[in-house]
Amino acid sequence: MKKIVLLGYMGCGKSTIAQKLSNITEIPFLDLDKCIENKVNLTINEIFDKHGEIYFRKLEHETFLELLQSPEEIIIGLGGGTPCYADNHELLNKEGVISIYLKASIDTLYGRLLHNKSKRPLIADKNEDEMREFIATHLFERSFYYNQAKYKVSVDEKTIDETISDILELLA
Ligand SMILES: Nc1ncnc2c1ncn2[C@@H]1O[C@H](COP(=O)(O)OP(=O)(O)O)[C@@H](O)[C@H]1O
Ligand SMILES: O=C(O)C1=C[C@@H](OP(=O)(O)O)[C@@H](O)[C@H](O)C1
Ligand SMILES: [Mg+2]
Repeated sequence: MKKIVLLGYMGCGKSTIAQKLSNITEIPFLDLDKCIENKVNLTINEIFDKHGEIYFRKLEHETFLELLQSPEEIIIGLGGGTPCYADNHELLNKEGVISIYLKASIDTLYGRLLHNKSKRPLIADKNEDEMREFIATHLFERSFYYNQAKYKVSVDEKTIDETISDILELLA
């Protein structure tokens, strides 16, 4: 069954857009981070603190595979790093997968993440100056993986509803 997969950098709106898209389409939504947290009964921060990022990436890959193998039609909101590890980017064009890269500029991401970083261990300890440089470098390094998505939707200067209507047009 169809899997609609939303991907992109931290702060581009995957979790928010996926939830609202689910409400509108009545297709169930699963946030990969939340599935991981429920599986090990730890927050993302706790996983990074107690077990480290390698352990998280292994869990992320296994859980992503499980969601893709489920028999139902679902919307999956990935974590920002999911496409970039364990060859997960190759799963973005599997049969039945509709992958959509929510593309945001550095300015858009910076504006959203500056006050929204405490639950994101990769940037939680970055100050304002470090954040912009980190996002710019990290986004550049990851763009190859994000660009493997079947579709790309720019989210800059758009409301949540405008982004949703762009996605609905793709799905029509
Ligand atoms: N189109 C939008 N316009 C303004 N703010 C947005 C938009 N989409 C998401 N946000 C906000 O950006 C932040 C990050 O959104 P989130 O869904 O957590 O992103 P991700 O899951 O990609 O990291 C949240 O505070 C959310 O409310
Ligand atoms: O970019 C990343 O490597 C990560 C993004 C996070 O998800 P969001 O993109 O929803 O913040 C979460 O998976 C973890 O903190 C790692
Ligand atoms: Mg998210």
